[in-house]
Amino acid sequence: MPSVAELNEKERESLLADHPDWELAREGKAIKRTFQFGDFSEAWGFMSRVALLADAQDHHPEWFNVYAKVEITLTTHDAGTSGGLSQRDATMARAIDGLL
Ligand SMILES: C[C@H](O)[C@H](O)[C@H]1CNC2=NC(N)=NC(=O)C2=N1
Repeated sequence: MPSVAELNEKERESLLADHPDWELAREGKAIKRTFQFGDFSEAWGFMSRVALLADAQDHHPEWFNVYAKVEITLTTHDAGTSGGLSQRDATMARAIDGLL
């Protein structure tokens, strides 16, 4: 049984409206954003700050980094039947956007 509620259609739309740089991924079960920095040091600094947020919120990103580019995917393992979008992803996206 999923222990975290998935966002409904209205909540999903409001998440995307509030965070226009994020897009739905995995057939609506995740959100994704690409960040482009000036160099690797800036990208890694950002990732370090995200890592601290993630541990504080106990909600961890899936991410991919090449040099100055960072791609972050947020999903909730405990939502839906095999993961889904929840309020925890919305909260994390807001916190990540707040770092920029
Ligand atoms: C036991 C622990 O609280 C859970 O496994 C947390 C940890 N980090 C997590 N991160 C993400 N992205 N989704 C989760 O459902 C999740 N669950």
